[in-house]
Amino acid sequence: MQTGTKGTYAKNRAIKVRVSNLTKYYGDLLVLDNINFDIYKGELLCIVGPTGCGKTTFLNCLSRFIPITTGSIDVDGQPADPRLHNIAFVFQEVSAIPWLTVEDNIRFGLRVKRLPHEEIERRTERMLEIVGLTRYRAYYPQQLSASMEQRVVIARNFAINPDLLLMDEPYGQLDVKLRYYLEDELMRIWRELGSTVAFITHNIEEAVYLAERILILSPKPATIKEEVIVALPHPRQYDDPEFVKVRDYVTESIKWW
Ligand SMILES: Nc1ncnc2c1ncn2[C@@H]1O[C@H](COP(=O)(O)OP(=O)(O)OP(=O)(O)O)[C@@H](O)[C@H]1O
Repeated sequence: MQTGTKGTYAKNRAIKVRVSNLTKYYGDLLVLDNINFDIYKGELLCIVGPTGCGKTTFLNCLSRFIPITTGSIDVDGQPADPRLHNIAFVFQEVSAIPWLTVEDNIRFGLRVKRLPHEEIERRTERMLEIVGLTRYRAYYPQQLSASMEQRVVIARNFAINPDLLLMDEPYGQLDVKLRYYLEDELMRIWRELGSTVAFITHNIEEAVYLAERILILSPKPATIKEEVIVALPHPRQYDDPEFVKVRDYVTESIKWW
């Protein structure tokens, strides 16, 4: 299914990440089976699939946290390398660094990258503003609400201008109201900064709400079963018949594989 055509979608978009023939075994267990796809620069891509199909393994391979068995992952035409590329990762149970203030949490990754002092300060100020935490810059995470802490984590990750921001069910454990709020927040920051984001979720509604494109993985060993381009305008409405159509299509696609 496509709510837009791939030709139109891909036109004039640079390829940021190219995954070629990606295969991953844990011992004898084949988890990822010859996966091929591109992520375009500035794209918000969601990845969905049945439980246990290999979604986290897939992100861990992309981040180079774990070695791949065969295949290649290129960023901007060069083999992905943590020393060359900024690949940021937001896990499910995200938390800010408890012993650092809000502003030092944001500075943290910039300091690791050894950016010049002025650049660190410029980016920190900008991110504080973007996530609306300037007033709370000197607070520690335990003094913040859950949603504010999530915003610190988002700010910390976007601050390094990641080549690729990988998000693994970041809002999976949160109540619905907070999730909706943070999804809107993510959309806003993503649009403002033009970052490239790959977002894994179990929640198909969340994928249709956020994604420009959805990759649907098959059960283990995972292959890419299908890609769905979601050409619905923003802000998206959960009860819009077109939204429901895409959501139901993706749900069926996962269920009947
Ligand atoms: N380090 C590991 N060693 C051996 N097997 C592993 C390892 N990590 C994951 N697996 C296996 O690989 C398969 C895929 O796991 P993975 O966590 O990537 O799937 P997932 O789609 O993210 O799961 P979920 O839907 O539960 O989030 C599972 O069968 C899991 O048991």
